[in-house]
Amino acid sequence: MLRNTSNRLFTPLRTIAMSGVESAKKIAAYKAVEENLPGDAKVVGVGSGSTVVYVAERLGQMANKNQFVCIPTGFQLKQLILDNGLTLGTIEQYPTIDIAFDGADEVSPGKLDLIKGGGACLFQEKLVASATDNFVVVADFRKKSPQYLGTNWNKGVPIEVVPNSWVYVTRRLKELGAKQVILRQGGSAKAGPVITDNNNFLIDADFGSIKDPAALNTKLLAIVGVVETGLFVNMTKKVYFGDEDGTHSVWQ
Ligand SMILES: O=C[C@H](O)[C@H](O)[C@H](O)COP(=O)(O)O
Repeated sequence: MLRNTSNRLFTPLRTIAMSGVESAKKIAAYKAVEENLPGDAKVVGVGSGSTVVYVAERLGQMANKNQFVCIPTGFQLKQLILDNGLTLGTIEQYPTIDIAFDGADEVSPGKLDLIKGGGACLFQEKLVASATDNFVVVADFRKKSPQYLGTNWNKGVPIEVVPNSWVYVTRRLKELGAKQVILRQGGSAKAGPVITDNNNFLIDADFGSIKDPAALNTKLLAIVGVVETGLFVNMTKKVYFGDEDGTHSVWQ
């Protein structure tokens, strides 16, 4: 153990081995970029979360990195794009995207539907995913659903709402059958509710096991006050999973 100048104990970084989950995220992200980034890509979307950190890292190492602009889905990735020496663009400048990479909270087999928004970034993520025909997801092994969404991710479907609508939306969600509806709180990082990058609130609504995500998504979007939902239906082309043993697998 070493001491830094303030005399605190710390562990040298090199001695901290990457955990199984962390290395799974990295292998998924690296493989997804290496196997999918078109050589002639001009516009690349980059989502949010802890797994896409490695997407930005790998994009920053690619030989053609000066040939494309990156469109972020929020504040976090805007910074990471710059930190990795990549060129930043906006969705207003580039409404057609060649390929986008993003993370997920849960992925269902077959149709590759997703729950997203665990990090409160779902609206801009869905905007970017909608702007491409090449939406590639990167995730660690914990995100594989055995069948239905809502099995492994049991915190509820993240739903972005206009702030003064949250009580009304909560009532409507309960009428639609949500078992639990929570206005997401900032916890120790912020007193009061989480504020999204679009200055909205985030509600987590637990519908249990979701047998028809498309139908549920349609009902949620019909509620006045709902801006977007974390159900990504029929949008995903491929999912790269990093596995615990250091290998990766692809669903498509
Ligand atoms: O709001 C956050 C995003 O939807 C993330 O992509 C999702 O939560 C997955 O994040 P992570 O890669 O950290 O598990």
